[in-house]
Amino acid sequence: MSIATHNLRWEAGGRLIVDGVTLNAVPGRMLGLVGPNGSGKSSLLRLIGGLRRASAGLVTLGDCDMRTLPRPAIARRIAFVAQQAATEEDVTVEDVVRLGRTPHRGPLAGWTGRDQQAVDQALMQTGLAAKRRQSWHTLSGGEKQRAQIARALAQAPTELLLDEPTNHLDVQHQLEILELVSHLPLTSIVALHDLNLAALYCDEVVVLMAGRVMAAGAPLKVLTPSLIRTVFGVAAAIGRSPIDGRPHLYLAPVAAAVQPVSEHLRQSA
Ligand SMILES: Nc1ncnc2c1ncn2[C@@H]1O[C@H](COP(=O)(O)OP(=O)(O)OP(=O)(O)O)[C@@H](O)[C@H]1O
Repeated sequence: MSIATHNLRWEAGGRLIVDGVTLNAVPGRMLGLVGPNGSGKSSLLRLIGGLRRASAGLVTLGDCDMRTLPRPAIARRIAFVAQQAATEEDVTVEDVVRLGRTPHRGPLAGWTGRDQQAVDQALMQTGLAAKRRQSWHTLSGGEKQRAQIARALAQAPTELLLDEPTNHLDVQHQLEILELVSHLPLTSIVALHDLNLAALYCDEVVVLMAGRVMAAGAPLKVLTPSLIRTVFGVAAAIGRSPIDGRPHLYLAPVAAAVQPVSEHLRQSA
């Protein structure tokens, strides 16, 4: 077992935001968290990453209750990429990525060849090697996102938590980043809005609604038209991609789904 939650609860503002979540991220695999806005994906990721203290329940890392682990030990294992990262400092892309090495270095330790190698590799994996000297403040939203992912990769974690890693990325980089993460030899938990990306790259998905787990399992077993309609309030159908034959989710407003195709054609004629 890698990282797991056990009946995890978190209250804020007098409301139960995470409501009894039990999940188990299988070592070496990618677990997707999907759910509507406000369903608790970011809150859950923060609890798992130890950035928030649960009101009740447990997060375990291997066999250990995470509360018993020293902060540096957690930082050496778990990397977290938030939705947005900001800094006032005038730093370069490489400076940001170098931060990923902090948990591995003692207070007086110098910068080693191994540290540099991890940074170089992370910059290359995220397509940012040519921008390493560029100021963080001049990067586009997608480049900032990739720099944060590079920082997390330089950390060489065994568990990687990503909160909507594709939200600023163009389609090519969305596919590239998820392709990369899904092939890394680590356990990842990734909050995603795009159900097709979740179906394509995640080994397992957990569907959240109002802080509760509605379903969990292999993406195509879980993301059924009926569940999608219940949780997201949209109509869904599963077809095959004409490009590679893989299953593809087609989504539409519920109102569109009750109109027969012939009616759509008549109206658009
Ligand atoms: N510190 C807080 N105090 C009060 N309410 C909070 C706090 N943090 C989050 N919430 C509320 O908890 C709910 C879940 O928020 P969260 O950001 O976890 O959802 P999400 O599924 O990640 O949403 P999105 O898809 O929009 O990013 C929201 O209704 C949010 O307003």
